[in-house]
Amino acid sequence: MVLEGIHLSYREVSVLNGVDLELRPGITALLGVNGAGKTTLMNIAAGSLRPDRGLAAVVGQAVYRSRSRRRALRHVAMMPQGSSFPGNLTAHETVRYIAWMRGMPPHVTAGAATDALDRVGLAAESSRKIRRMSGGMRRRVALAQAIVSSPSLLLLDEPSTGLDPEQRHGMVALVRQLGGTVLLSSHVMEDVRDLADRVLVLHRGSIRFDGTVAELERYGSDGNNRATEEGFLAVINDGPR
Ligand SMILES: Nc1ncnc2c1ncn2[C@@H]1O[C@H](COP(=O)(O)OP(=O)(O)OP(=O)(O)O)[C@@H](O)[C@H]1O
Repeated sequence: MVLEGIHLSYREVSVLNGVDLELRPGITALLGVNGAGKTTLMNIAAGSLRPDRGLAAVVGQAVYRSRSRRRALRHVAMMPQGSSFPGNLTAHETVRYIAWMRGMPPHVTAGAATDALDRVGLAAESSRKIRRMSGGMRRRVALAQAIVSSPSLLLLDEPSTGLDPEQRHGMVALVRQLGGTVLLSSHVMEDVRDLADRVLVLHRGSIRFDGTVAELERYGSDGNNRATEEGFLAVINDGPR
């Protein structure tokens, strides 16, 4: 995916102010303080929020041009921060419905939903109703609905939020196995260290850092390695305000 010159304001408040970014295969972590605009950027990449200016394109298809939008959206899926699925549907019905919504042919949706639930470790729970599932299980259903259409770009918005340490560990293991191009936002530095091939820091409307975890840990420290969090803080306290 390519994002070029992305600008977005909510009313008069500017949130993204010229984001340029190319996402490549592997796991890219998106960091930023609360309110930095991570979810906003992900929604733009996912096709659900049109930027005021700029280009978002996946596999060469512009997401916000009517001619290419449908083709582009076939390649992108998002696991949102808080997914509220209808409680009366089973996990399988939920994932199957979303597969159909994404334009998958009806005869393949059932099998695709079964596979996706299997990949997230919910094969045995696929006929359980959502309202009878724990928070951790619901997060896995949210991941299953994102991967069901085999997107080339997967957007994961704080996938481990609200999970206990064991469930977080399970989520990290799942994300590691996904393959393709993954953009993951997180406040959990352990997730970033465990998963990210590349780290981006979004601050005051643009990307202020683009490098590896090791490079972030060395940022502004004369070559000494520090905690990931310290590198992150050095980036956001650096440069033009
Ligand atoms: N629909 C909206 N209308 C007005 N302002 C909004 C809207 N959505 C988000 N904002 C504001 O835009 C800014 C960026 O929000 P966003 O949710 O993208 O940040 P974030 O980096 O994902 O934050 P967090 O880490 O807390 O999830 C925030 O100041 C937020 O209050």
